Amino acid sequence: MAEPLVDLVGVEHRYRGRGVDVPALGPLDLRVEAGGFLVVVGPSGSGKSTLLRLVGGFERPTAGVVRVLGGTPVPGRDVGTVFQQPRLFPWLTVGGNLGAALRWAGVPRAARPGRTAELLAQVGLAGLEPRRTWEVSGGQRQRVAIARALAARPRLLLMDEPFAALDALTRERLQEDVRPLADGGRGVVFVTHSVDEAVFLADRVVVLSDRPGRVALDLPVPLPRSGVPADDLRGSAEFAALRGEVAAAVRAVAA
Ligand SMILES: Nc1ncnc2c1ncn2[C@@H]1O[C@H](COP(=O)(O)OP(=O)(O)OP(=O)(O)O)[C@@H](O)[C@H]1O
Repeated sequence: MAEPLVDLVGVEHRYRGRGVDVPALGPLDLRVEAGGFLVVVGPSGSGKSTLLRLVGGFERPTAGVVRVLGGTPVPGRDVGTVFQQPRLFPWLTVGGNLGAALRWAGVPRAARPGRTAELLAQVGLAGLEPRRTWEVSGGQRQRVAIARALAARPRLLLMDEPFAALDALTRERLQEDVRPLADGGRGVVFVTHSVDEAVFLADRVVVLSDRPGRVALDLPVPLPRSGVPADDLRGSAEFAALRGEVAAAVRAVAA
C-alpha cells in the first residue's frame, strides 16, 4: 500500500518552560492519505494549531512519532502553510510576493514569471501580478497566500482557519475553490471552528476533545466531490445529517 502522507502514532505534546507545563495535545493517532482532505474541529485551546505545527515540523512532539511522507517533517520542504492572516510582504506587488516564494523554492529566475502566472490562474487571480497587496480585497489577498503556499508544489497543505476573517459569501467561494486542491498526489489538513465549512470541505472530519486534544469523533464525509453544484450540496439532506453529527460532537466536547 502507498505510504500515507501524514502518519501520527501515539503523539502527545506539552508546552514546558519556566513554571509552565501545558498538556496541549494527545495522545492521538491520525493518518492522512494522498488525496485526503482532513478537517480538524475542536474547542478553543484543544490543540488544533499545535497539531498543524507538529505536522509542519515547526514543533517536535513530546511523545510519539510524526511522519510526513515517511520521514520527519522539515519546515518548508514538503508542506505549504496558509494562516488566518495572509502575511504578504506589503512592499511587494502580488507578483513580487509569488516571485519571492518561487525564489525561496529554488525556481530559476527565468521560470518565475511563467510559474507566477500559472499560480495566479490556479487561484482565480489571472493577471493580478502588478497590483499592490493593499489594492486587492481580503479574499483576494488570501487567494495570493494560497498561491504562495502552492509555489513549491507541496504534497501537503496545512491551513489554519484561513477564511475566519472573511465575509460569508467570500468564504463560501473560497471553500469551493479550495476543495479541489486535495487531488491524487496532494493532501490537505484544514483547521476551522465552522461546522458547515468542515462538512463542505472534508472527506473526513476529526473533532478534538477539550485540552489536551484527543480524537473525540473521526467521521468520514462521503459527499460527492464533483458534479454537484456547491449550493445543492450545502442544501442536501446528506449534508444536513453530517452537519448535525459533527455539531453534536462539538457540543458534547464543549459541555
Ligand atoms: N508556545 C506555547 N506555550 C505555552 N502554551 C501554549 C503555547 N502554544 C499554545 N499553548 C497552549 O496549548 C493549548 C493548545 O493551543 P492551540 O493553539 O494548539 O489550540 P487551538 O485549538 O488551535 O486554539 P484556538 O482554537 O483558540 O486557535 C492552549 O491551552 C494554549 O494556551
